[in-house]
Parts: sequence; C-alpha cells; structure tokens
Amino acid sequence: MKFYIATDHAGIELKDYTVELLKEKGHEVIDLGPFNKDRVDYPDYAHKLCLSILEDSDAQGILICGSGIGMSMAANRHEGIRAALCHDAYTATVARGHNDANVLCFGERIVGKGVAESILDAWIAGSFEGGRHCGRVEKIEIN
Ligand SMILES: O=C(CO)[C@H](O)[C@H](O)[C@H](O)COP(=O)(O)O
Repeated sequence: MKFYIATDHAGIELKDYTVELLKEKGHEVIDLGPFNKDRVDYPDYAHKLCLSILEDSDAQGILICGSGIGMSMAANRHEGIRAALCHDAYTATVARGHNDANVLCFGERIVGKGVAESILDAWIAGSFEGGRHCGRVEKIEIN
C-alpha cells in the first residue's frame, strides 16, 4: 500500500517509528514531516496531507498528534476525507470495513508502539465491506 504520513511536534517519535515499520512491512511511505521537534500547528499538517490524499486517491493517510483528536477534526473538514481516530485494532478494523476511512489518526500520548503496530496491521488488513455501509458512507458528505 501507499501511505502519506504527517504529524505535529507531539507525534514525531511515533511518526518516525511508523515510517520505518511500514517500510519494513513493504509499504511505500511519503513522509510529509515535520522532521524535528519544533512546535508546529497540527492543522497545517492535516491539511497538507489531505490535499495529497485527494490528489492520490489510491493512497491512505496517517496523521499523528498528541491525542489524534486535533488531526482528525482538521482532516474531516475536507470533502472526500474520512478520517478515523483509532485507539486499537478494533476501531481500525471498523473504520476501514464500515466507514471506508481513508485517513488513520492516532495519538502518541495515547498509544504506545505495540498498540500502534496492531492498529496499523488491522488497517492494512481491512477493506470496505460495502453493502449496507455504502449509503451510510454517502450520507456523511453534506455538500
Ligand atoms: O490537537 C491535539 C489535542 O486534541 C493534539 O494532541 C496536539 O498534539 C496537542 O494539542 C499539542 O499540545 P502541546 O501542549 O502544544 O504540545
């Protein structure tokens, strides 16, 4: 799979870990930064990543911040982006299977490396189930 990934200062260690983990698992990863721990504003990176996903719709996005909340709020302002804040493998599985999520959000101050890996594995293994979920996902967009 192809992933774009970005963070703010609060998620940079888990971002760097995630980049290496995904590459080890054979995935393509485009790291949109930041590349040091200077304090930055999460919406700037959320918007940057979402524009990349909307232009490269076969790719998936990963956004990390302290809690994952700010990133998911900012990402979900984009029409066509379905960002899911995930805390475990179950939320990642339903985000993909039921919600056809295209951006995964999680928080470095919430999940450790082991849980992050289980979230990523569930996300990668998951796929949209369609069926009864199709109309619901279409109704998410209000424009
Ligand atoms: O948006 C957030 C909270 O919902 C993110 O977790 C940010 O990373 C967090 O607010 C950053 O906090 P800091 O005290 O400025 O490091």
